[in-house]
Amino acid sequence: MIDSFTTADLVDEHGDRLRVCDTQFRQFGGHRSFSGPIRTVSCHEDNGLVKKLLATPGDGAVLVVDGGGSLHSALTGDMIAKSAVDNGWAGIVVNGAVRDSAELAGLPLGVKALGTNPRKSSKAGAGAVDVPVGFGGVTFTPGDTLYSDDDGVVVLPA
Ligand SMILES: O=C([O-])CC(=O)C(=O)O
Repeated sequence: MIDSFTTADLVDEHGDRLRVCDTQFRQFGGHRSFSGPIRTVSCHEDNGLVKKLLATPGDGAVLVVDGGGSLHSALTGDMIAKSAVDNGWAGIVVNGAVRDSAELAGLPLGVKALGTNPRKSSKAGAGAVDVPVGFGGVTFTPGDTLYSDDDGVVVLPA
């Protein structure tokens, strides 16, 4: 799906009601513009929960993964991202690293992350699903709507 919004127009339209994330993400996915209701995973160098959740129906949601900003290991790669596409997720925003960036660029999915690391994460499944997570001055609460494009990431409260 190609979305017709721009985050700049949303800021102008909604003013202070819209939360604007200060984190400077890089674009990795084939969809540079994406939006959807927020789901979340909070984890640290362990992507067991990310892999499990993205293998379930996404119904157009955006998964916000708060990896605490760690760039030590990748929380998503091409296999997990393909699973997200197959299950109808709109995108992934990772406060952390991804890998397989060349493949991610060809997938019909939004993928934003801080950077890359070819090292894989552990898969113990430690962390939490659908809890509020925060970075870049924004709290990402499940059920709020996230919009992302080349200018940034913004959240409209439910
Ligand atoms: O399995 C992982 O940890 C990440 C990965 O490489 C993939 O999704 O292909």
